Amino acid sequence: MAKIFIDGEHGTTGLQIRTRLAARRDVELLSIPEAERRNAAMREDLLNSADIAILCLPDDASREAIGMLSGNNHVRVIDTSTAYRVDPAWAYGFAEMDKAQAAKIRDARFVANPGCYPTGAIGLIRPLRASGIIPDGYPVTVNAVSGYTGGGKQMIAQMEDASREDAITANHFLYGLNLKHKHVPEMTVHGMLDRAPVFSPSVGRFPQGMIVQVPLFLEDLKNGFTRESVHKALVAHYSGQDVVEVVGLEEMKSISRIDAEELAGQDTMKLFVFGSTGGDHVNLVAVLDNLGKGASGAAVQNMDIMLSA
Ligand SMILES: NC(=O)C1=CN([C@@H]2O[C@H](COP(=O)(O)OP(=O)(O)OC[C@H]3O[C@@H](n4cnc5c(N)ncnc54)[C@H](OP(=O)(O)O)[C@@H]3O)[C@@H](O)[C@H]2O)C=CC1
Ligand SMILES: CC(=O)N[C@@H](CCC(=O)OP(=O)(O)O)C(=O)O
Repeated sequence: MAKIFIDGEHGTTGLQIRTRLAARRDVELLSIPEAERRNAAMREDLLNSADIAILCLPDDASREAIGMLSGNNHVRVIDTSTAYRVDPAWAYGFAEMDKAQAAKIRDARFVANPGCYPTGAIGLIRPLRASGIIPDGYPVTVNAVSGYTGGGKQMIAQMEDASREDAITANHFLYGLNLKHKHVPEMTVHGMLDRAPVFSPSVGRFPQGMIVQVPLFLEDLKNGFTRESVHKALVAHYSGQDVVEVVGLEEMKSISRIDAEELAGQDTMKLFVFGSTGGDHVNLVAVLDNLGKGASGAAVQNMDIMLSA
């Protein structure tokens, strides 16, 4: 039975991974008491006792955990932080982004779990870059709204406890206003973009869920591409798996609103190509749970792929 240690198991992402693994009989969970969660000696011991360590920590603490494994050559790692997502020594843990990616994850020792927003953005952009439909130099924009659990324990407290000095009272707010959000490098590299996208994130007063939008001008894509052919390319890319669904054009006709919470509690992602037949523009839309396919669900999926080796 594989031994799994979730470093950060009492935080938002860690807790959701623990819940997903609690009923499983094929893995043994190594656990640290909540009061000892920052006890470095205990963490080091547990990290080195695991077959797979899942790091659910801030970036600095993730790097520290990797340091604790420096004398060890067998513990495999899934890191949910931003620390290693563009590090070429790490496999990027988005199995559906490329036909070869699941095998890379399966065989890797170090897997960087994708960010929540990049999962939506890369899911929409990469297939269209890989096939040349989005040409070099195209100015991509990514606009998104996340549930507030995306900000971890601190933002959850700020959104839920109005008596705090730092309580957030807004129902929906934009942030990342300097356009230097930590997810931009990851979207650029794994989205195969030659220009960094303009990324504008926001948070809404709901705990879990996410919408990521990438609008495109059809006349600036590879010649002759229409809403129908862009949709067909995404359908072809995502054939043969059941985690990422490209919603059918027929079904989209009856949709007049998109609910950011539609996939809350689920580990799948839905992609849409909105617009009209013969129109000049399309709006690519991804819907996911920031803590599902955007974090904890993806980490468990990656763990399963690694255990299938
Ligand atoms: N929330 C989300 O939707 C997503 C989160 N992620 C990533 O997952 C990681 C964890 O985020 P999240 O779960 O939201 O954050 P939380 O703040 O909810 O949880 C982090 C946990 O790590 C613990 N921790 C912090 N520093 C240390 C340390 N030095 N040593 C040991 N434990 C430590 C915290 O303990 P304490 O309570 O003492 O602070 C807390 O239990 C982050 O890197 C984040 O970017 C990725 C995708 C989505
Ligand atoms: C709403 C919110 O604050 N979201 C976080 C992103 C989610 C997260 O922390 O996860 P990553 O590891 O994927 O960065 C942020 O914008 O920093």
